[in-house]
Amino acid sequence: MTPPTRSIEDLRAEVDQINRELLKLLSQRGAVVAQIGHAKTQEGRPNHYDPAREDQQLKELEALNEGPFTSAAVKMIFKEIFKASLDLEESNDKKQLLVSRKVKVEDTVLDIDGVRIGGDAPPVVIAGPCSIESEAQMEQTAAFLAARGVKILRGGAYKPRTSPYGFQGMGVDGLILGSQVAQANGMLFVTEVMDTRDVEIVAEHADILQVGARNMHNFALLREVGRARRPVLLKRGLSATIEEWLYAAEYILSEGNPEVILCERGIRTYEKWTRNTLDLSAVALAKQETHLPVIVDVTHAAGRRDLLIPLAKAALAVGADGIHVEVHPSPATALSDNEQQLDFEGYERFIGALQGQLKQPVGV
Ligand SMILES: C=C(O[C@@H]1C=C(C(=O)O)C=C[C@H]1O)C(=O)O
Repeated sequence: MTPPTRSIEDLRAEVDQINRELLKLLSQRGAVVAQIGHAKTQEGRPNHYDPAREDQQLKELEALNEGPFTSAAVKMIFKEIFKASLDLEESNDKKQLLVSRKVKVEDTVLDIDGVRIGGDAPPVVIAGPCSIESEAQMEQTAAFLAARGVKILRGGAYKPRTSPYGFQGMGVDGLILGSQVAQANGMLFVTEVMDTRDVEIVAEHADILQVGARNMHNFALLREVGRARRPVLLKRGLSATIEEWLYAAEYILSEGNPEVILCERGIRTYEKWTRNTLDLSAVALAKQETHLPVIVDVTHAAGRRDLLIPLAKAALAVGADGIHVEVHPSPATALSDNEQQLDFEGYERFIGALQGQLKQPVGV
C-alpha cells in the first residue's frame, strides 16, 4: 500500500475550498434561475415546474459524467438542485401576490359602515339563518341577534344545494327581505352570490358578497366579485389547499377589490363523525401569510351543534378575526341545515361561552 502523500487535514482543506466554490456556483445558478422564474411570471405562466427541461439537463449531465460518482448519484444531486431552484422561483413569485404579507405588511382592516373587521378590531360575529325563508323568520332572528350586539346578519337567498330538488332559496325576494330586515335592525347583510349574472343585483342589496365553498374555484365569479364595489367573504373550498384558497382571493384582489375576508369552513377528509374537518392550521397560516382578515364558520366546520363552542374557542385562540354561525328560530323546521343551526337558546349559550374571548360585550 502506498502511503498517502497528503495528510487528511491537507485534503480536507482542499474539500473546504471546493465546497466554497460549489456554493458560489450554486448561488450563481440560483440567481439565474430566479431570473427565469421572474420571466415566467411576466409571461403569465402559472406553472414554473418544467419536467422536460429538467429531464434534458439530466440527460446531458449523464452523458458528460466521467465518474467517480455514478450517474444515479449525479442525477439525485441535480434533482435536489432543481427542487431547491423551483422553490426559490416560486417563493420569489409568491412575494408578488397582492394577498401576501410580503407585499403588504400591515393587517387589512375593513371598515364597513363603521363595522371593523381584522387587525386590532375585536372579533366579529356573523350570524343568521342558513336560508332566508320568510319575513317572520328573518325579523325574529335579526331582532334577537341585533339585541345581542351582532352587527352582521347572514342569510342565503341563492342556495347551493347538493340535490337540484332541494330548496333553492327565495332569490331576489330573499335579497330584498334580507337587506330590509338587516337595515331595520342596524345590521349589515351578507349573502351568497353563486352566478356571475347575479353579482350586480346581489351587490345592490348586500353589504358583503359571499362566495361559497362550492364556488371557490369559479374563477369567472371570483373575477366578477373582484370588480364589484362590495367586500367579499370568501369561503375555502371543500377540498381546496391553503394555496388554492389564497390564489382564489388573489383573483379578487387582482381585479381591484382589496376587501376580502377569508373564511375557513372545514375541509373534506376521511373523518365521518364530523361533516367536515376544521383546519385550524389554515387559519393560523392564512393570518401569517396574508394581511387579510380570517374568520371561521363553525357551523359548517363540524356539521354538528355539540362541537360549536369548543371549535369557536379554538378558532379565536389561533387568531381568527371573527366567527360565522347559523342561527334559526326553529332549526327543526328549517328548509336547510337542520342539524347544524342553533336556536335562540343555543345561541345564548354559545355566545356566553365565548364572552371572554370576544373582548367586547355582546350581551343585551
Ligand atoms: C429554471 C427553470 O425552472 C425550473 C427549475 C429548473 C432548474 O433548476 O434547472 C428547471 C426546470 C424548471 O422546473 C427553467 O425552466 O429553466
